[in-house]
Amino acid sequence: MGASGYGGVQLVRLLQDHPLVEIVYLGGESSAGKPFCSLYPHLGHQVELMIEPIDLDKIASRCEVVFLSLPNGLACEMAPQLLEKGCYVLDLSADYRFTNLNTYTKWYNKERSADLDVARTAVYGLPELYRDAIASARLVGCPGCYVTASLLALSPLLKQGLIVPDSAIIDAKSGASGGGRQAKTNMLLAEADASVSAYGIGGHHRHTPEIEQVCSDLAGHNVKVQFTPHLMPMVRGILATVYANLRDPGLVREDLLTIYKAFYRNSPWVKVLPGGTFPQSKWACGTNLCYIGIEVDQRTDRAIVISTIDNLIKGQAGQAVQCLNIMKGWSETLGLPQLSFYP
Ligand SMILES: NC(=O)C1=CN([C@@H]2O[C@H](COP(=O)(O)OP(=O)(O)OC[C@H]3O[C@@H](n4cnc5c(N)ncnc54)[C@H](OP(=O)(O)O)[C@@H]3O)[C@@H](O)[C@H]2O)C=CC1
Ligand SMILES: CC(=O)N[C@@H](CCC(=O)OP(=O)(O)O)C(=O)O
Repeated sequence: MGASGYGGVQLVRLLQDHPLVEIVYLGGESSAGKPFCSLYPHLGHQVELMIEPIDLDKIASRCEVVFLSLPNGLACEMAPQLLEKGCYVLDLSADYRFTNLNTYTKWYNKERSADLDVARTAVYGLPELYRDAIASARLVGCPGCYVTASLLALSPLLKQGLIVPDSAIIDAKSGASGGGRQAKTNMLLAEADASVSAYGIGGHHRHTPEIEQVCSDLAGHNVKVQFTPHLMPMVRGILATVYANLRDPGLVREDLLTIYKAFYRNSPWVKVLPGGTFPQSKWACGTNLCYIGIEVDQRTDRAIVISTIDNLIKGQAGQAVQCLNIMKGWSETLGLPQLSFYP
């Protein structure tokens, strides 16, 4: 659902290539009634479906698995019925990412009383951290681009208790497709080209509480982070630079490399780079990969971890397909791209 959007079309592209998936329903609102290929003509030779209005009975009668790639606040109106009718649901919005729904209500300005029991069954769809729970889930709330890049960079440090609590600073940059396909003034070429701008500064971006929720879970106590997103003059990609004060000033880069490699040894989509190598955002573009580069500044006793993903793949559609693979007991890499489309 949401096939016309940037996340939706990326899902269509991935699922069309997935050897064990058949797409049988594309849902939308303003695009309903149009052939999918009238919106994306270059995919017309592959996808002949029409976009249909979202009719939950029809969807459940045709689909075993439903991907909801819709604006925040819609999945919570649809998921309970879809689950009741026997579907598996993967949600790409924020509706099923929060363990405390008061936090969701505060940041997303939507009351949640009708689906509390359903929300309690939702699993956080970041496979590198919650793989076992995803394997037995029927409802998965997949984290988005900034949060995925930030958490994959920070998790090993937090899980091992290596950093001073609350010292983490996340400086993250995104391509404009992160803002979706709807027209927005700040995304106009004339506004965004040749310019970099920060926003949501001072803990005012809605991803701050989501990052803190997972960091707190990993650390076993409440964690606060400083997160500042930036809009970059590029279409795809996220690059997050994370700084955190090390508890043990004796730790060096090689120690952290060993720790990160061990932490991600069973995670085929995370590539920890050799010492002295740091990722560029275009390396991950077109792939489901997260590249991580690590440094320790021994003058300041800070760890500096740089992660990059494609916001529309590992940060959106690819994450959901990776979760689907785990839910179905398939290989985690099935149907997902590994090679960047850049040289
Ligand atoms: N873009 C990104 O990089 C990322 C996005 N996300 C999340 O994924 C979700 C989708 O994002 P994105 O694809 O960028 O958004 P877009 O704005 O590009 O697409 C939104 C989609 O939702 C559909 N839609 C809007 N309102 C309704 C409605 N009332 N009923 C049914 N369908 C509706 C639209 O359909 P139509 O055109 O037919 O009206 C469109 O297909 C969001 O929750 C977003 O936060 C998560 C991670 C990264
Ligand atoms: C560049 C840009 O505007 N990015 C979006 C991130 C969208 C996204 O990733 O949303 P979720 O992870 O919450 O689904 C933003 O900052 O709001």
